[in-house]
Amino acid sequence: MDVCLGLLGCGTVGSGVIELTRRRREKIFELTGLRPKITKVLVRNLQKPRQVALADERLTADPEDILGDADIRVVIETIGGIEPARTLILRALAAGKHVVTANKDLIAAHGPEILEAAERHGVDVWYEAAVGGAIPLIRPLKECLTANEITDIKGIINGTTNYILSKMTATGAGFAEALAEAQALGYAEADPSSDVDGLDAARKLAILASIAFHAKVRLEDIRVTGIRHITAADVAYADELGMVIKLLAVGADRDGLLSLRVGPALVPKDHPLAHVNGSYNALLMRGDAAGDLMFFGRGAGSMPTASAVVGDVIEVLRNLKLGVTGQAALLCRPDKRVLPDGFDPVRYYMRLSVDDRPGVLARIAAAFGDAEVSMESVLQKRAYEGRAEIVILTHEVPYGQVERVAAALRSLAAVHEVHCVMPVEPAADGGVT
Ligand SMILES: NC(=O)C1=CN([C@@H]2O[C@H](COP(=O)(O)OP(=O)(O)OC[C@H]3O[C@@H](n4cnc5c(N)ncnc54)[C@H](OP(=O)(O)O)[C@@H]3O)[C@@H](O)[C@H]2O)C=CC1
Ligand SMILES: N[C@@H](CC=O)C(=O)O
Ligand code: NA
Repeated sequence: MDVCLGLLGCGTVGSGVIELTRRRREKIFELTGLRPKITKVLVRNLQKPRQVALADERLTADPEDILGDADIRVVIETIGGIEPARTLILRALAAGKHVVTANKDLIAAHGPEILEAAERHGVDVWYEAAVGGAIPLIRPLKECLTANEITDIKGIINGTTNYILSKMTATGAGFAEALAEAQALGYAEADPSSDVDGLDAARKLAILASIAFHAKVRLEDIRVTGIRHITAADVAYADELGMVIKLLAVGADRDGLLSLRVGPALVPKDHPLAHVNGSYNALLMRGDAAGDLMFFGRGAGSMPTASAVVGDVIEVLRNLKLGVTGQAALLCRPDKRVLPDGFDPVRYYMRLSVDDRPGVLARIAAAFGDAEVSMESVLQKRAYEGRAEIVILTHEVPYGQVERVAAALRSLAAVHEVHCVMPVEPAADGGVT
């Protein structure tokens, strides 16, 4: 029996979904007893050339052609952003249609509203593609790992920034050039500032942490720093220190108190996350029974993302066949408290440009002393036009204290700029921490 699907959006992800659904149609029939058929595809611009040739799939610019079509049982949303995606999904759910979405912006901001609507209308909503592209993360957390108390999640969950940082490290490419490549490869969001400013990773962390820690984590709960200020100089210093720079998303739950951050960090070259390059993502998790787990795979791109979307569609079809749809339970407990500074002190990297004259280093050392932050090492590197560049590694220190020292340094006349302050990831003990 055929099951009609309506697709919202036919860009990087949507065209991958069309291709993969066609390619796997008979196999899916073998697996589920139902044959998926995308009959209508919503786009904004009907004249635009498509990355996939359309056959059975009829293009439309009118959402009613999908929402009002009683034959369409499943709606796949690959438009992105909040509106009109939110309204279209809520209307599809209200019409008794199952929904699969790749939209992290929407799930991070309106997940509870959407899951509650699905439960109310007795339909499924799945969003495996929203975090980590092809890597199974949502369902393992919701299903396979539920026997555990998850205490830590840490990893690389944005393909665009990982591609940019990997390129800068491997080839010395500049930031703008590497970003343009990531866009051309279909990894970046429609507005790539979501990627480079860390918001995309923060939205994904909000989704993961909500599920892993059974909490309602909002974007505002996460301390977010992007990678715009990272330069070739930082990449070169990191290399000299035996490290690479990665945009990390880190969440921890200590007896109901949460710590959540996204930002660039120096990662030792022998750490498992140091070897995750290009559009690959990886996530480490720690559960009280499972111990340490590592998930690795393509985090962005047309077919990797389609793999997760079509996997969700197959889950809907299985449920349809078994008559067990509408199991989308919202498992979050009331809000847990978030600790802005995090739990564990770590070492920090700082790069400053300062006046190249006697006495300046002593003033910098005094600012560190006043803030009770001790320095592990100081490198004075390039001198140019009367200025010197100084790279400092601190001993382990809480985040608040390193912010105080950075503010004190900025107020010194001899300090021209504090370019970059980044945590240094501790050496891996085989797992998350
Ligand atoms: N790209 C990736 O690697 C990944 C993306 N995602 C998520 O998947 C979703 C889609 O991303 P992606 O495919 O890259 O985005 P694209 O920009 O490539 O595609 C978006 C599609 O949605 C259509 N669209 C946009 N606005 C409207 C509207 N108002 N009405 C109707 N159609 C509209 C566009 O139509 P038209 O073509 O006519 O302009 C286009 O076909 C996003 O939520 C993204 O975050 C998730 C994981 C990975
Ligand atoms: N823009 C995102 C796409 C996948 O979620 C990324 O770069 O990871
Ligand atoms: Na995924």
